[in-house]
Amino acid sequence: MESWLVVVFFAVLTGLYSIFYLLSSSYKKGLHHRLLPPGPLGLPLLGHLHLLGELPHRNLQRLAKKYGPIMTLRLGLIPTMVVSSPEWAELFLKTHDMVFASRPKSQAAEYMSYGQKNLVFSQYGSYWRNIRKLCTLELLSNSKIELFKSMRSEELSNFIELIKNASESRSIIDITAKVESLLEDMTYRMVFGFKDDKFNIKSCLQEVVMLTGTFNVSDYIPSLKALDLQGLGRRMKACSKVLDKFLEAIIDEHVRDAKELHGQHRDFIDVLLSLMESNNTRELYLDRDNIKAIMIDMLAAAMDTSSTAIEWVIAELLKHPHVMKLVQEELENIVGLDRMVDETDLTKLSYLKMVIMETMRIHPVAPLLIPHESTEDVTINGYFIPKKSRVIINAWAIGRDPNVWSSNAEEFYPERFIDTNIDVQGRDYQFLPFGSGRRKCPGIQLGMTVVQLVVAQLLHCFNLELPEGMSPDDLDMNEKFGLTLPRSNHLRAVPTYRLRMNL
Ligand code: HEM
Repeated sequence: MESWLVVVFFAVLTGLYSIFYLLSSSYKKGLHHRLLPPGPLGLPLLGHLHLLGELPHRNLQRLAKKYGPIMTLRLGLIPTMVVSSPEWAELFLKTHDMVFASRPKSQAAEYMSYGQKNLVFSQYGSYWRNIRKLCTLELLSNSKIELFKSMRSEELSNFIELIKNASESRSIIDITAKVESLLEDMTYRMVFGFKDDKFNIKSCLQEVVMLTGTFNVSDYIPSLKALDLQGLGRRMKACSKVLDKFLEAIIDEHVRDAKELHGQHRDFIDVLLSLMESNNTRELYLDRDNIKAIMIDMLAAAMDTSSTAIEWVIAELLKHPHVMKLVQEELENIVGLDRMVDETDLTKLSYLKMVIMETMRIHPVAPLLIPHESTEDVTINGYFIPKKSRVIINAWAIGRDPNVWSSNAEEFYPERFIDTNIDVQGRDYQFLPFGSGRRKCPGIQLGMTVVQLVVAQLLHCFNLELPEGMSPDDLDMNEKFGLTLPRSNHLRAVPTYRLRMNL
């Protein structure tokens, strides 16, 4: 058990046990005649919080092996359902999708989304529906993605040139840092029109993703919020202050420019601002806080997810050089060595797509999706799921289930997707890299385009090898848990340029 948990446990147990007892007995009184899904015995007060550990997706998988694919935990005072099979995922995300389409309140959403005014954490209802429609139409639709194609191509060329220069001296490249910075530049240009050279908020956005994914005791035992035992509240406040300053400056700049643009929209922020000023359609009310919350969503969602996915793909390819070779052969056949990859090539790169899907199967970017919350009592297959239960879909465990993926489920084997219709759209409940149902990711098209494009260009332009003396078995594949699951250490490799054309 982690040391802070021991401190929490003993410090508050005596004082709060009586309160807990009253709460838990009234909770049980309401539920005793109804059958909750099975689960382990919990501790007073903490419930099962102590079982989550540093890598909750792995610990929840272990528990599901014992208690089954639908399991009840009590995290502090919150009833929590953990789903770990495709069948149960379908029941929650399709059959009863509407009941589970909300998000729980959390300290992170409070501090970093201006009180759930964003899309990712907003509760199910008309505000969520309207901003989801707005973001899809104005930023994530096919036509908007197409609009930014030349920007992506320009940024990618700069990225390739940087790596080519380094490759001339056979230097080791920090792939993680390079990919993150590429994604950062692409995202800023897409969301607010230019790159951020002044504020350097990348680490802050990464902190947002990490903090929002951490199981925060304050969310589960609200009486402990003031103690901020994990120090998360303090970190959230500091982070939100930095982001707020940055976002205010961006909005001010757009407001100043708007006077000269006479209603013309250059980017997403212009659209949001004109909606705010026309204040506001009856359907959707936006003020500065709403705009800032939505901006944080789009920046964090676009940067962190895609770079995490790209790094895992490259890591798996470094671990499996024969697969890297097959990807490069496909690129050679489709693109040839006399030009760079163009986005229009992507639909023809079917092996590459399988490699990316296979990576997302064993390293889903969001291992537990984003927590859902039920909005009413519901009984499913005889199990009672109380209103306001937190729902965790363990996409990581589902992607590694040998009952679904056969005994080689833990192996990296892209060929398993040959002759299957499985794709990333959320219709196949054994494979949920972008979730499914009402809350599924609205950025699938953009995310997949960027991941495929960056991986294709990188492997087309360069042979990548591990630093001298390191064998594929030495490459560490450790994870760092947050809302996303990035590698815990930066990925490094030695590139050699392989095209016949000069850049
Ligand atoms: C490889 C890239 C990406 C992956 C793997 C990914 C994955 C996911 C997952 C698993 C969810 C949660 C679904 C659920 O809770 O059931 C999600 C939600 C979301 N994603 Fe993505 N995503 C990616 C890229 C993007 C991009 C590029 C954007 C937009 C710029 C985006 C915006 C969002 C938003 C706004 C939500 C919340 C939707 C809602 O609550 O209604 N994502 N994503």
